[in-house]
Amino acid sequence: MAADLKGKVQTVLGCIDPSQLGRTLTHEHLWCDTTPLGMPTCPSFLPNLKSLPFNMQNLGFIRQFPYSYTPNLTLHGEEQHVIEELKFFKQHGGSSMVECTTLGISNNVGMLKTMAEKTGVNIIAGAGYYVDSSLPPEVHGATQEQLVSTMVQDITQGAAGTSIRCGVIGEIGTSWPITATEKKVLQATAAAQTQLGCPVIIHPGRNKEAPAEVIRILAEAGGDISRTVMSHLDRTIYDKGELSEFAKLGSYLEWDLFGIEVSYYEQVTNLDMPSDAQRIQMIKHVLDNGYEDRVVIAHDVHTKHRLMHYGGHGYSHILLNVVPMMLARGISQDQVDKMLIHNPRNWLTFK
Ligand SMILES: CC(=O)NCCS(=O)(=O)O
Repeated sequence: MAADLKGKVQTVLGCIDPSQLGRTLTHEHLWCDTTPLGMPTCPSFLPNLKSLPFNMQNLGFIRQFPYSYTPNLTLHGEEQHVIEELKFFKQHGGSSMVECTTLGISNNVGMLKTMAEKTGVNIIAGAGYYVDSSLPPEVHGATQEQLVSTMVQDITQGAAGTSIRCGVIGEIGTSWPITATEKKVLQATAAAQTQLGCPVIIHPGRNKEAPAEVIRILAEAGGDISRTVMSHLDRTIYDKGELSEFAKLGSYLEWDLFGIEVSYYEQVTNLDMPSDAQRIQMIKHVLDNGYEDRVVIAHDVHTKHRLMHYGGHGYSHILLNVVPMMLARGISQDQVDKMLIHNPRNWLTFK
C-alpha cells in the first residue's frame, strides 16, 4: 500500500482531499486518438466519407458512421475546444473527471496537467493499457512483473518520464474473447492494485459474458473487485436479469455512453446502442435492486463529433440534460448525488 496516498485522491496536479471532488464523471477522454476503433470500410453509399470535410452537411453521416470517418477519431489538436468545454462543465456545477486514456490510444499526462491548470477541473489520469490490437510489441513481449512495475511507477513517481502521477489504473482494455496479452495485463493490474490500494477501471469486450470473465480473472489474481469499475455496460449487458446477476459480483457498474442517441452501433452491427432513456431504465433497475452505492456515470467522449464545437453534446450533457430526465423518472436527488459525488469519491480514494 502506498502510505502517502492512503485516504487521498490523486489528480494530475497532486493529491486532494476526497471531499474536494464534487460532481465527478468517471470515464472521459480529453486527449486521445482512437484510431484503433476505426472501421476499415465505409458504407457503400458513402465511398468518400473518409475524405469529406467535417461540416454541417456531413454531420448526419458522421453521427451514423463515426468510426468510418478517420478525422473524427482524434482529439489531438482540439485542446482549445476541450478547455472551453471543461470551463463550461465547471460553470454548470461539474468539478472532476477521470481521464481514462491509456497506452494504445495516445495518452499524454502533460496535456492533462495543462488542461487542469487552465480550467480548475480536477483531472484524474489513468495508467495502464488499452485493447490488445492497439498495443506496441513491447507490451506483448513484457513480463507481468514489468507491467506491474510500470503501472506502479506511473502512480507513485510519474508517468511517461514526467513527475505527473496517475490516480487510477485504466481503462484497461479487453476484447472478446480476451487475448493472452490482455489476461497478462489484467493479472498485472490486480497485482498493482494490491500494492497501491488504487482504483481500477475496465473496458470489457463487446459480449455479455465479457464483464464477468474479467472480474473472474481479476479476482483470481487478488484484485479488489469492490474498487473496480466495469465500464460500457450500455452496449454490453441488455437484459435486466443478466444485469442483476452481474451486479452481485460486486464491482461498480458504469453507464458511460450518455449522449449517444444513434441506435445503429457501428462496432457490432447486430447490437443496438441504447438511448439515454434506455440507459436510465437500466440504472433505475439496479437502483431499485439495492445497488445505489455501486452506480457511476459518464459520456466517454472519445471522438470529435461528440464535442460541442462539432455539434455534439459535450461533457456537460449529463448535468444539463440527463439529471433532469432521471429526476422525472423516479430517481431521487439523493441517488443522483450518489452516482455523481459519493460513489466516485469512494472509488477514487486510495485505501
Ligand atoms: C474509448 C473507448 O474504448 N470507448 C468505448 C467505445 S465502445 O464502442 O463502447 O466500445
